[in-house]
Amino acid sequence: MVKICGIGAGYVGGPTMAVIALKCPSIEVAVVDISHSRISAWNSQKLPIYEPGLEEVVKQCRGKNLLFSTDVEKHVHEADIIFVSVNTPTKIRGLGAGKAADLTYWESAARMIADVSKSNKIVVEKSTVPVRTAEAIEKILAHNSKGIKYQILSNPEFLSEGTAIQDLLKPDRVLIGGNEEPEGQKAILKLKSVYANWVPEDRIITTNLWSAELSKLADNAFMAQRISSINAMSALCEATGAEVSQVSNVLCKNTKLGPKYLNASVGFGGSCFQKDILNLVYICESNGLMEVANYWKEVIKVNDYQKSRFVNKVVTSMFNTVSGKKIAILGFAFKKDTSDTRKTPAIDVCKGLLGDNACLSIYDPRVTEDQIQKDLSMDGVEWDHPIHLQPTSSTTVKQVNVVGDAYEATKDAHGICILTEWDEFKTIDYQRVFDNMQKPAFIFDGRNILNVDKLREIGFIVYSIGRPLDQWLKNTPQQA
Ligand SMILES: NC(=O)c1ccc[n+]([C@@H]2O[C@H](COP(=O)([O-])OP(=O)(O)OC[C@H]3O[C@@H](n4cnc5c(N)ncnc54)[C@H](O)[C@@H]3O)[C@@H](O)[C@H]2O)c1
Ligand SMILES: O=c1ccn([C@@H]2O[C@H](COP(=O)(O)OP(=O)(O)O[C@H]3O[C@H](CO)[C@@H](O)[C@H](O)[C@H]3O)[C@@H](O)[C@H]2O)c(=O)[nH]1
Repeated sequence: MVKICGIGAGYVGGPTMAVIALKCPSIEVAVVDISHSRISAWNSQKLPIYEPGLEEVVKQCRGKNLLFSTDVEKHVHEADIIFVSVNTPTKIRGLGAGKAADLTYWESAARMIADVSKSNKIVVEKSTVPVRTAEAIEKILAHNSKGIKYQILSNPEFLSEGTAIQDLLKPDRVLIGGNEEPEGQKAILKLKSVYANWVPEDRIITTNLWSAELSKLADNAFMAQRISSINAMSALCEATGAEVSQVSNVLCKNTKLGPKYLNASVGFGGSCFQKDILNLVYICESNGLMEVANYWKEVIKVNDYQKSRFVNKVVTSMFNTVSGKKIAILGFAFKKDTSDTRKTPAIDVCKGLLGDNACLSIYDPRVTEDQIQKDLSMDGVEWDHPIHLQPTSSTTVKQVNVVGDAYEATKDAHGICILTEWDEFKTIDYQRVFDNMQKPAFIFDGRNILNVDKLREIGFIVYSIGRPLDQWLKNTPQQA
């Protein structure tokens, strides 16, 4: 029986390994992590991450061919194929700080694999890594090999949070990069045979190692670039009276462009886009390609601009100050259907409003009060490091109140900011909300999910990204 060990039981490792176990009943899958709290949550009724459909998959396989354990060394030792899905955050200090990927966790996983292995292994890079990481990993393994042979494959993950299970069950592509020697090709075939249990062969792309590693960074950079492009257009729409959803609809229908990643928003968030673009920028700079680096940097600059533009719009609309005013924040996660807040635009928007002394009443259907307080009370913390290494905070932000539903959040508020596109925000009784708010009542839709005409009929002053401005907003100074 083939044995697989997945190192790292996070947003990627947990769902990915669970789906492999589901689709390959003859393979034993062990998911291991250094975080005891994460592993005990995977073994409990309340999984450590929220993903639609995940619970069903885990319940079906756990205790059969899927197990979660902190006994990292035992399961690595027993495995034929080892998937490494550990954190690769942006470095926060030292050479390349603020841009380069921090490979500390990857390196320690590789050293541990070398320490405990007694048979040949295929080591699979699932984490997103800088191009040519496989070379470094190979050196670590080879120098400690005791005669054991390792084949390194790059098999980057393309799942999106919120749709992870669907993405894994029906991937548009699976990418496997390996070295071009016969042993490398044999390893590619072995991994391909795992995916072939449920993925049609024509969706499995094989490349050399460096193309696979770079394709993952390019993939994220291209998606983020489209969002920054439409967000840049949204500013121009507001200035000219064009409507960004109409513009993006025209672009979507262009078969040369395709329909996705053209929704204007308050900015992209999530643990991947910014980190991976910074990583790409660093690789370009290291190769002396300054023009290419500068091109990709602009994608992040426009994203930062979009978030600060939003904050400016809120403050300037509300008589140039939100000091002491209650602002309801609906949605804190970086997108709907996830509890993840890593790099969510809500952090920057909330901090911007707090900077102007607002009182925030925050509601998100999936994010805990503790997480929101941590995100807002601690500066410069990189949440993308393993959970047990993250600092704990005993302070809370006094001007932040986290509440249990949208009606409570908006009661007596002067303004509402929609920061995540949760479906439930579309069906709120906005007349009831309006009746219970201070007047004039403002609503700032950072996700373009609301019916602007209906809200205006009710009496709201509405700002919706990239849409024609209310007379009220037209008369406020444009500081963006
Ligand atoms: N989150 C996503 O949607 C997504 C999608 C595709 C790729 N990725 C990439 O996958 C990687 C993991 O991302 P994630 O979101 O799952 O992170 P995560 O923080 O949710 O999970 C990583 C896990 O690895 C564990 N870990 C770290 N070092 C370890 C070690 N030496 N031994 C055992 N366990 C260790 C941590 O405790 C943590 O639980 C990153 O490189 C990321 O860029 C993420
Ligand atoms: O038209 C759009 C599409 C997305 N977003 C925002 O962009 C961010 C990222 O969204 P999404 O790509 O759906 O989620 P992620 O889970 O971050 O997934 C991305 O990052 C993963 C980690 O590398 C990759 O595996 C996925 O392919 C890639 O889509 C979120 O804040 C979204 O709200 C927009 O603002 N407009």
